[in-house]
Amino acid sequence: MDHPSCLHVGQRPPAPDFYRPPPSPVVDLRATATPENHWEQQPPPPPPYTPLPTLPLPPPPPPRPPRPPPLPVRVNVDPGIGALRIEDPLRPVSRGEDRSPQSPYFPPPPPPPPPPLSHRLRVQTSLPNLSQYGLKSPSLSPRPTTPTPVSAAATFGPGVTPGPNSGAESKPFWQNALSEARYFAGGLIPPPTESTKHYTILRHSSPLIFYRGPSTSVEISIFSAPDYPLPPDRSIWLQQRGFSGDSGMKIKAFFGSTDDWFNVTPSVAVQPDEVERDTERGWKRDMDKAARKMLKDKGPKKAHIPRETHVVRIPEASDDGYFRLHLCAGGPPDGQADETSSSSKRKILCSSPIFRIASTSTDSSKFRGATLSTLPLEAAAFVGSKVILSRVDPIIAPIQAGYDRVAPGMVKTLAYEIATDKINENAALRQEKNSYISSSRSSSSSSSSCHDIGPDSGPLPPFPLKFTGLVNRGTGRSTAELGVPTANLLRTSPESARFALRGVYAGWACILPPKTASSSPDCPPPPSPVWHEALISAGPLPSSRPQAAPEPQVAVHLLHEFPRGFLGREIKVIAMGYLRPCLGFNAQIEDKLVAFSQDVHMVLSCLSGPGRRENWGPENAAVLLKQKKSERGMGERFLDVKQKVASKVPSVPLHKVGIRGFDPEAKDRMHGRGGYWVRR
Ligand SMILES: Cc1cc2nc3c(=O)[nH]c(=O)nc-3n(C[C@H](O)[C@H](O)[C@H](O)COP(=O)(O)O)c2cc1C
Ligand SMILES: Nc1ncnc2c1ncn2[C@@H]1O[C@H](COP(=O)(O)OP(=O)(O)O)[C@@H](O)[C@H]1O
Repeated sequence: MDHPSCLHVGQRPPAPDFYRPPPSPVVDLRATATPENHWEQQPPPPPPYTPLPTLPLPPPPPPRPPRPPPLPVRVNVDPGIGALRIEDPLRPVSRGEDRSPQSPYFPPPPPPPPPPLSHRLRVQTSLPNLSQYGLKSPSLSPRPTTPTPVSAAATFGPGVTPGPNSGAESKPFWQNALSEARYFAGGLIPPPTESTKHYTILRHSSPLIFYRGPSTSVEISIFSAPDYPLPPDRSIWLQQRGFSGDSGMKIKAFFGSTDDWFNVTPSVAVQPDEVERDTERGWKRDMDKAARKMLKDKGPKKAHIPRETHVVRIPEASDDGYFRLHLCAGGPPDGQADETSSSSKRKILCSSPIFRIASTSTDSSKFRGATLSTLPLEAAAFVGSKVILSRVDPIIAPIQAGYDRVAPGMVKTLAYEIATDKINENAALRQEKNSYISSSRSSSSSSSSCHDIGPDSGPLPPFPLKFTGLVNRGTGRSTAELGVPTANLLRTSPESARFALRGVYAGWACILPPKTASSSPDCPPPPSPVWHEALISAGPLPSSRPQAAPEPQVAVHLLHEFPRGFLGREIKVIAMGYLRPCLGFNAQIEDKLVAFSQDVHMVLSCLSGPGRRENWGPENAAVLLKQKKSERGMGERFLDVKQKVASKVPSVPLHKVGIRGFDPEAKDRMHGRGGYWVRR
């Protein structure tokens, strides 16, 4: 179909370098580069390899650094209340404490024990700049889990190892902003253990858990007194605080429930050695620390010993908000219709520390269950979502409106200022990075980030670039690590495409019908291929060793949920604009996830968003390609995707970027309770 004579990539002089992003001294995405990072055009001087967050245990702590100033937080509230500050929040007993030698963020918990949450606020008059307190960026702690498809949620909080590249100055803005959000959240949280006389629940996850679709989960370990092993009928129930309204109805409908508690007890038991090693190690360390802390405490909990660890899946229908888990005994057996309605028969043995689920699609429910003491958590959630959503104007507007409605001038003031400063800074960086595009575009620059890849009037030369390729089997790493399957093209037509492109691009892709299907005269013509928004990464095979002439490959992620794979099929790809250079092969998984989230937002808003679809859609790309007279028969292969795009919106895997999709109940039915547990 594509003859070399209609090469769009190879045809256009100047040769390949033209397509490549110019080396940019300002693009900080390279902060995580490693010596193996040969994706980039000009690899930075190799920084030391970033070890996995939980490996190895840190050396014995040197004398603790002086305590940093407390985190002041200005939150504009009702005039009657005034501005508030969270004073010296209690740090959790978690992985974070191990890092105190490396990080001043986790000072020893202040004796004596903290006052109740409601007393931790006092008046503060100035707006903090978190960076001024030397807050660096603790790396996000990826905790992938192997035994079940339900992996740990992307959590943001303390208890993570700052990598060698985690200095605030060397991180791109959004990493700093998210880190600050995490720190913010971590600073507020109550202790991650809650105890009763005979039981203790330790929460491993951060208090702020970003929604990640069906994999959203929280990790806890249960301890109990030696004479009180967990009863065989123990069960774990989820309770949402301030739970009401629509989402309340939805979740109740799903669980057939009449009360506000939902059985989320994981049914799958796994052995400790089945759990991903680093995850298990992190849990162990948390448990050891919790046990040590309990030993120091007075009262019966000093004798509590670990019994079980649970990875509890949070049902999609539960929406955003504040949650806690309850360990219960008794009640009707699992699966019985009245199980949720007879809470009176259940005995609560212990409740978990509270946690917050936050998605990037927010509304007033976000504040449901929030108390004054948890407002900084709201601010953190807001920063997180704001940072991620900053690229999606159509989405951000209603969110902003939602905030204005429910929290006029409250959390917003603080979070917005932090977020927008950083975002503006990023816009500048991105603009500079893409100078090859900005230089050729009209002088009327807009603040819209979509203009970073090109103006509303359509892609700028050399885009669009079209190529096809056969889908080969990949390493599976992309799916395993990020949950992002990619169609790997070891060969492309024109061949020059995979050599010319370098970095991550926004574009369109479609799966072509099998050749055999169209060759038979008896068969009806195959349906026209459907274009999907796509992210295209191109560069040397990341797993190959650095070499003088590395073999490049193209990997394409189509923004569509396919019922089955399409290995061996031919796909057609149109690159519409350059997004970013590739992160280093060994970049932190969370960094890759955040970058990927931004890519998804960019491609959705810049190619299909309001005011863009017409000129950035595949139809116009076809026209442009035709105009270049470098395309034969392309036009007839294009179908009117307008309707399809509109109707496929729900199938875009938005949960990957923390946006709640449609029909959560159906997803819950599909995934069931999920989760798993480990006996100790
Ligand atoms: C949208 C997108 C972004 C990517 N970004 C990076 C990146 O920043 N750094 C990198 O080393 N690889 C990146 N890749 C390539 C993947 O990490 C991976 O090498 C490729 O998808 C092949 O997957 P496989 O090894 O699982 O077969 C990206 C791929 C896609 C589709
Ligand atoms: N949205 C999608 N985008 C790209 N490939 C997909 C998508 N959905 C399913 N696939 C299939 O998944 C395959 C890649 O899966 P896998 O081998 O696990 O990925 P990877 O090697 O990229 O980690 C692709 O070859 C394709 O057949």
